[in-house]
Amino acid sequence: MNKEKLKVAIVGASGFTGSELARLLSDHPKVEIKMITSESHQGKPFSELHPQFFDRLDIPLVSAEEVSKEELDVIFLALPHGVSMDFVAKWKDSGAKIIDLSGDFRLSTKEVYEEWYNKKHSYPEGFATAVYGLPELFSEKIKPATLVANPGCYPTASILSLAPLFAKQLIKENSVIIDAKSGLTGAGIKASATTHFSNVNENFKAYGIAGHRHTIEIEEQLGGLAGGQTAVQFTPHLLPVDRGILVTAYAQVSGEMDQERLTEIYRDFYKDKPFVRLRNQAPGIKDVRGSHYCDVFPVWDKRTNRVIAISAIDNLLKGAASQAVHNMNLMFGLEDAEGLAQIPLKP
Ligand SMILES: NC(=O)C1=CN([C@@H]2O[C@H](COP(=O)(O)OP(=O)(O)OC[C@H]3O[C@@H](n4cnc5c(N)ncnc54)[C@H](OP(=O)(O)O)[C@@H]3O)[C@@H](O)[C@H]2O)C=CC1
Ligand SMILES: CC(=O)N[C@@H](CCC(=O)OP(=O)(O)O)C(=O)O
Repeated sequence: MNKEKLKVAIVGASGFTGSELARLLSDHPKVEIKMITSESHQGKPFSELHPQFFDRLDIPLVSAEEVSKEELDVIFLALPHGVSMDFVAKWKDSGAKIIDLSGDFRLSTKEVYEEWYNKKHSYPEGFATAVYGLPELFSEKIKPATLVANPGCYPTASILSLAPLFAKQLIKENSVIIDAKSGLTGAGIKASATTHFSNVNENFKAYGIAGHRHTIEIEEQLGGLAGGQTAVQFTPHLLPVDRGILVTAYAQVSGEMDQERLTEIYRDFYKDKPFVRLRNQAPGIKDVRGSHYCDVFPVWDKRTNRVIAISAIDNLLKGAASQAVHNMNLMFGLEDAEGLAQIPLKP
C-alpha cells in the first residue's frame, strides 16, 4: 500500500456490527474513518448514539447519500440483508472496495438466495464478483477482490469447526449435526418480542429448526471444500448473554481415526492461521470475547465413532466486524493482524 491511510466509510453504524467496526477501525494504524452513516440519526454525533465513543469518535452521522461525494478506499456495509444489495449495485463502480456484512452475496446464485432468504435479489450480477470472505480458507481470492461477502456468524464458527476434515474428504455423507448457540447481539440492535428481556433472561431455546438460512451457507462452503455437495443438520439456539457463539459439531468420518491423528489433521490445517487457536480443552465464549479468535477443540469419541468439534467465537468480531477488518487488510496488502491484536476480555 503506497498511501498513508485508507479512507473508509461505515454504512449502518447505528447498529451493533457498525459500532464494533468503528471501535476496531478507529484504533487501526492504517485507517482514517472518513464517514459514518445512519439514516435514522443523521446529524447526531456518533458518540451520542454509542456513548462508549465519547471524546474518542464524536463525528456527526450522515446520510448514506454522502458516500458517493467522498473519494473512499473501502466501504463497509453493516446493513440488513435485502438492503445491502442496492447499495452494492449503486457503489460498485465508485472506485472503493466493498465489504458487505450482510448475507446478500454469500451464496452461490440468485436462485439459492431467493429460496433461502425468501426475497427477490435486485443485483444478481454481484454473485459473480463477490468473494466469500473467510480468510482462513480463501485469503488468495480475497486479496484481489473488489466485493467481499463477509460470512455469517454461525457459519464462521461452524465451518471452522469441521473444515480440516472436509478438506481431506473424511466426512461421511449426511452425518453432520451442528448444534449452535448465540448471544443476543446476533439478532441486531432492534428489540423484538423474541429478544425481550423476560423472554431471554434465565431462558434458553432453539429456533430456526430445520430451515435457518445459515444452513445453506454452511453446506455450500463445507461441500465446496470437499469438492461436492453436503447436507448438514444445523440448529441455532438463543443464549441469554450479550455476545458469543458456541458450536458443537458432530460428524462421522470415513476410514481409521484416533485422537492423535485428529489433532494432527487440525494442527496441520491451521498451522499458518494465527486466529484459529487449537485448544486442548473445551473453549468457552468468554475465552474469545472481544477478540478476533476462533478457538477450536476437536475430540474423537471411539465409542460412537464420531468426531465432536467444539468452536467458540465472538459473533460481533470474528463473526462480523473483525472478520471484515481482516478482509480489508488482505485486500490492501496489509499484515493480516493489523488492528486485530486484542486479547479476549475476561471476566
Ligand atoms: N449481529 C451479528 O452478530 C451479526 C450480524 N451480521 C450481519 O451484519 C449486518 C448488520 O448487523 P447488525 O449490526 O447486527 O444489525 P443492526 O440491526 O444492529 O443494525 C443495522 C443497521 O442498518 C441500518 N438500516 C436498517 N434498515 C435500513 C434500511 N432500510 N436502509 C438503510 N439502512 C438501514 C440501521 O441504521 P440506521 O437506521 O441508523 O441507518 C441499523 O442500525 C446484518 O446484515 C447482519 O445480518 C453478520 C454477522 C453477525
Ligand atoms: C441470535 C440471532 O438472532 N442470530 C441471527 C444470525 C446472525 C446474523 O446476523 O447473521 P446474518 O448476517 O447471516 O443475517 C439469526 O439467527 O438470524
